[in-house]
Amino acid sequence: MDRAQWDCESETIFALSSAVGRAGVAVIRISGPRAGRALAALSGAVPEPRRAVLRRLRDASGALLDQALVVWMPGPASFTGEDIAELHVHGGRAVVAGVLAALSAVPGLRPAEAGEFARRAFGNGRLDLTAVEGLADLIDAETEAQRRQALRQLEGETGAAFEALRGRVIEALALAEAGIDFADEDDVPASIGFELAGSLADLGARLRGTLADDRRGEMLRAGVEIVIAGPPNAGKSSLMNWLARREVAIVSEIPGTTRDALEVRLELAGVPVTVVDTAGVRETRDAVEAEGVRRARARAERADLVLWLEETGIGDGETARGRTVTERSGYWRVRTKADLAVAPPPPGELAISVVTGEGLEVLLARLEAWVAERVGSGSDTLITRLRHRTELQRALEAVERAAAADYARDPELVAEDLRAAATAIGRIVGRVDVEDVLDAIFAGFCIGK
Ligand SMILES: Nc1nc2c(ncn2[C@@H]2O[C@H](COP(=O)(O)OP(=O)(O)OP(=O)(O)O)[C@@H](O)[C@H]2O)c(=O)[nH]1
Ligand SMILES: [K+]
Ligand SMILES: [Mg+2]
Repeated sequence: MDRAQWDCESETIFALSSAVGRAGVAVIRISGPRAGRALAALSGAVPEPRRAVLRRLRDASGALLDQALVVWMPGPASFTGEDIAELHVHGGRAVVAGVLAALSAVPGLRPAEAGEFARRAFGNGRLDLTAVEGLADLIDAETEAQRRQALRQLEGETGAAFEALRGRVIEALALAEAGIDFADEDDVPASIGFELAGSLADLGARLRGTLADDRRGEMLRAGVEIVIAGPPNAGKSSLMNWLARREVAIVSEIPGTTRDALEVRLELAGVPVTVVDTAGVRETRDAVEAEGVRRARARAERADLVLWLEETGIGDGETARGRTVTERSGYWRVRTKADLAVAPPPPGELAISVVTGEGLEVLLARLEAWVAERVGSGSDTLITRLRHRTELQRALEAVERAAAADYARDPELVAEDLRAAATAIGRIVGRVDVEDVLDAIFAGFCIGK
């Protein structure tokens, strides 16, 4: 047993696991071999496992700290795999501070570092790495679809799917290794090569299929950005306010009103969406407005979807459009001030009016459909992070190399590539040498998680 492991197992950690600040209840968690002793020190005795009991908590001098609900969850069937005690105390700052101070005074206990509970859960095999990521995502989830995706990952569904892919690589590897025994004396039997080729083709198709997800899982985690852009006075801020259902942006008849990019967060189709209102795009000598225009262009270039607004019947849009973002898949032209229009909008273009309400619900419904189509519901993609994608891409490249190699002559090379593929997928779930990614993952947690 190495030292780090020994330290980890010998130390008992504690932290406030609920949010910091006043609350009805605050949850303090203790994990490690001395959790039971600490619980007894504060509450008098260790209660029956997994049963909430009401206890008086006292410090070492016997002074009363609080009345609390305490729960004893001995390992290994606990969140961290270690002995855990939970104290559900009244959520006042002084109560929490007093209980944490009393725990600090118990010999062998120390405050937990950020993500340390989750790290122990991983170290003790209670959660694989994708489940740990799911836990972090669940804590951060703001919307329905994000919650669904995070929970799928926390519950192990994602990890199991990656494991299944890895299992197929290992089957192919076993097949490839079977041929190595023949290679010295004889030709490798054609039947092995034939079966292997089939299995590699199938594996390649599965990996390619998993990778061809339009980054939906990553988009759901990060959210989608929709930028409202267009010439001055097109009605961009008016639409922004309607979408936000409040007066986020100043609306006026003066062109060049909006300078800074303004953001609101919405939930569309269960996905977090940031809508950005930008400065009207035009040539200007005003240095501040020019900076606003520069920012507007930059935001539009990065956006997942640009709503390019122009007044109905004014211009054909071509010149203004040429000055801003290149037309691409996420680029819709919307005609504004439909109530003032003397002629209908060009065919296929949506016309809206914030005065009469015309077209607004249609636009919103289209946005919702676009988000649903582009990002999905959080229940169909495996990859939720660049880390997953990079490793899966590596696995695919190794499988493709294996498929292209001359197996009958070089079975060792094929086996080598398949081992690399298995390692790459193993890194996703944390089966193999992941020390380098662990710090990055657990650093994303707060203390008490
Ligand atoms: N009649 C009518 N007026 C509108 C409509 N939408 C906006 N306006 C008016 O058009 C003017 C400009 O609206 P804004 O929302 O400030 O336009 P903007 O595109 O944000 O303008 P800048 O920030 O200056 O680029 C204001 O006087 C609005 O009241 C509409 O649908 N119908
Ligand atoms: K304006
Ligand atoms: Mg504006």
